[in-house]
Amino acid sequence: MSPYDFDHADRIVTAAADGEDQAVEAALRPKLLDEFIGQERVREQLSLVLQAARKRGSAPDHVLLSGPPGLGKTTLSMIIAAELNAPIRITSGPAIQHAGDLAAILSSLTEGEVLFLDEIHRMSRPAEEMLYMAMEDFRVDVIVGKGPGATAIPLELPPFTLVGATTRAGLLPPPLRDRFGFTGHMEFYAPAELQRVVHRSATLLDVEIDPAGAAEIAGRSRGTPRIANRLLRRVRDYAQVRHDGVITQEIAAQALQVYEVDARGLDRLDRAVLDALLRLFGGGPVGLSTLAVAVGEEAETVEEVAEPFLVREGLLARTPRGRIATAAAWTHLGLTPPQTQPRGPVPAQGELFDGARDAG
Ligand SMILES: Nc1ncnc2c1ncn2[C@@H]1O[C@H](COP(=O)(O)OP(=O)(O)OP(=O)(O)O)[C@@H](O)[C@H]1O
Repeated sequence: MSPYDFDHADRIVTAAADGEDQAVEAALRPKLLDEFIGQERVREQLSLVLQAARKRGSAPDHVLLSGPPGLGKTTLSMIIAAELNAPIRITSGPAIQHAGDLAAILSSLTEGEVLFLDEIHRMSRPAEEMLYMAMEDFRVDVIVGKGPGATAIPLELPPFTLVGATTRAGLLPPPLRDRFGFTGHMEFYAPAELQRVVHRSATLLDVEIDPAGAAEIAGRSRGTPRIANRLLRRVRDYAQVRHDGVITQEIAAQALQVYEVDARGLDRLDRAVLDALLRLFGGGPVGLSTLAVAVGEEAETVEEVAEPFLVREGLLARTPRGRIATAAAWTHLGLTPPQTQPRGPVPAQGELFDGARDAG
């Protein structure tokens, strides 16, 4: 059994929403643009788009929000509707498998309604094509009948605002991307912004927290409000069960140690990958599959679950020769790099060695 063996299925630091998140997120969502923390650029640009539309008394341009999960795309779409004083309909790309599904939604929209389409890059092709016309001309062609006798009946739609959200803007076909008048790119949040998110959520949850406690949680939240809110709830549990319920820096740090989220937001899987890379392979380069075997995980898990954050944090680099730990990785795990750290291009031999390890 690998010393790194563990179950990562319930990762506390995943940016994807779990069941508990969904239940409490509604209560924690900012309702208006002024309450929305961070994302200054998107907020300012969006505010202009919405104010101009209100002034003209017409529906604003369609809005595309792109960025990693948990940064507030759904929240912003609800804010757009609230700011326009319009109702909102929420659906997602995977829920629209046939053009008919989309036609049914579009034809039931009321004038000025906001249609939020999450994961818009996962819509089926025929639905996507129907959406082009709906976005541009507020019209769809409903096909009646089958085969040579099929006819297209044009259907007028009331003006509406589409808010599309995607984690993969690059996957959107250009004709779809071009039909959005405004695109907001969401960025990971700075620690000070997340500290405000934590503070705001604590107030809504009726939990007492001091600024250092909020900063401690923020620093471990991987730039993501959803993770910050989740860690806050776990720290609250700890503070209530083991102490008097007040969250201080010390309590937050103790609680997150219990949940194995370290000072930089790495969890057990992240640290296992780094630890193996440093201790077993001297900092690399080492092939992905070798590293995965060493930590007792599937290669895809290491590549898709652990590595993106390690790369983002500048702790690990992916190179054609294999994975390499950076100087910051040695420091983070409190280890001293060996004297002969690979510098510059690694000789072809390294490649062979790496391949041989992978083969074994
Ligand atoms: N700027 C913010 N200020 C305060 N809270 C925020 C902010 N952004 C997000 N949140 C909170 O983070 C949680 C997740 O946000 P949201 O569901 O909008 O993310 P998302 O980007 O739509 O994620 P996904 O793509 O996974 O659906 C919500 O509880 C929301 O209240």
